[in-house]
Amino acid sequence: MAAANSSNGDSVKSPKRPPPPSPLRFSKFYQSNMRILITGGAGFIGSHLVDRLMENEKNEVIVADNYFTGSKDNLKKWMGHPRFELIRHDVTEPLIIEVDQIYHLACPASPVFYKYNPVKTIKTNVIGTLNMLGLAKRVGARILLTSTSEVYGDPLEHPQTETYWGNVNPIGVRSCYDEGKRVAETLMFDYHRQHGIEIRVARIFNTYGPRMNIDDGRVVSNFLAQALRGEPLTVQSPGTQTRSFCYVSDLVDGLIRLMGGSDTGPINIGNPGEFTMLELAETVKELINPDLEIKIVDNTPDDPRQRKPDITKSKELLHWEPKVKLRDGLTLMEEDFRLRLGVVKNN
Ligand SMILES: NC(=O)c1ccc[n+]([C@@H]2O[C@H](COP(=O)([O-])OP(=O)(O)OC[C@H]3O[C@@H](n4cnc5c(N)ncnc54)[C@H](O)[C@@H]3O)[C@@H](O)[C@H]2O)c1
Ligand SMILES: O=C(O)[C@H]1O[C@H](OP(=O)(O)OP(=O)(O)OC[C@H]2O[C@@H](n3ccc(=O)[nH]c3=O)[C@H](O)[C@@H]2O)[C@H](O)[C@@H](O)[C@@H]1O
Repeated sequence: MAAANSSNGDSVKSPKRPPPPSPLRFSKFYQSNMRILITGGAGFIGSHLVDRLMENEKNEVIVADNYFTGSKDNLKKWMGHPRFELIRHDVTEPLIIEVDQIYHLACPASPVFYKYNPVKTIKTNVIGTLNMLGLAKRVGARILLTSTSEVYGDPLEHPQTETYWGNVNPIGVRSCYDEGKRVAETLMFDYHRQHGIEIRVARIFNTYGPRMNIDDGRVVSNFLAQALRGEPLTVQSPGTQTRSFCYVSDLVDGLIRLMGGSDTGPINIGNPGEFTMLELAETVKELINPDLEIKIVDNTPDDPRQRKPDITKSKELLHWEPKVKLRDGLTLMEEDFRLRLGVVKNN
């Protein structure tokens, strides 16, 4: 087999040719140009992705979700639409369906929820990804995995480039998620090399926006809900740990570009603006209520101390970079949280 250069410059064997589409795909009822499966499509990012893909009249969108952290409510505007279908399905079980593209998002993302049943989180990442790759292989579909900046663990390189192999605890309480996603990435590349599957791997950095669960447990939704309820903002110690927050519309744009482009990834998709958790709390206070208290509380084990994406690759290969600044994104999210919490803005 001929040698070729991978995107990070390593020499790898040329992958096999991708499998042809399943003959079942072209039934006599075939209408759309593209039939797209989104696993985890009832969740926060997934439902925004559905909205964007449904804007294209040539797309037919199918969501498969077990509603562990997602909700039908996020998709209510599409219920009954002729180009939309919602299936209650757990990705740890095989799915027989004819599609052209798969956005594989299914996995609890908030640390509170992925630690709730860690064995199930691993099964979702490993067996779920195997099932979706098996489906991609059978029908010749292109598949995109939403991996995470957590594959870099508590990073010793800053900012993180895609060539960094990470610093991950394999036996810690976060491992079900970060090691689970690392195995999911491995499976993606093995199916690509061994079976010629067309893969795309996105490494997403902390994303926020409307429709996050109010009591999701992640920092932006926690601070906003606390601020609107007039409660103290719980900064986990020491508060100097950093994150880089990407608004959900920017993220979705990046995912669609990655799926449509020719690079397999892995590719970082995130906003390089970096903030400490204390700075984030101060920003939320300033925007919503300057009288709020900030309370330092205990942290959880293995919390990464710093995180910031190097997005050189997504700029060059996807011509993508985030547009929404943190303050603007927080204001958009505040509107959604006010509506859902029933808290009116006093001017
Ligand atoms: N939001 C972020 O900051 C972020 C960052 C990095 C990676 N990601 C990844 O993006 C994806 C979506 O994240 P999100 O923030 O929208 O989270 P979310 O929890 O809102 O959405 C996850 C969805 O997957 C569904 N799900 C979970 N387990 C399932 C299973 N076994 N079978 C079928 N459906 C299942 C949930 O019900 C939910 O609808 C996840 O894969 C996550 O790891 C998110
Ligand atoms: O973007 C990523 O790659 C990953 O980031 C997040 O994991 P994490 O960064 O730990 O997200 P949060 O739970 O929002 O925590 C961010 C920081 O805020 C702090 N925090 C959290 C909650 C809170 O109330 N207060 C607080 O200070 C945490 O200690 C942590 O340092 C997501 O939850 C994962 O799904 C995702 O894969």
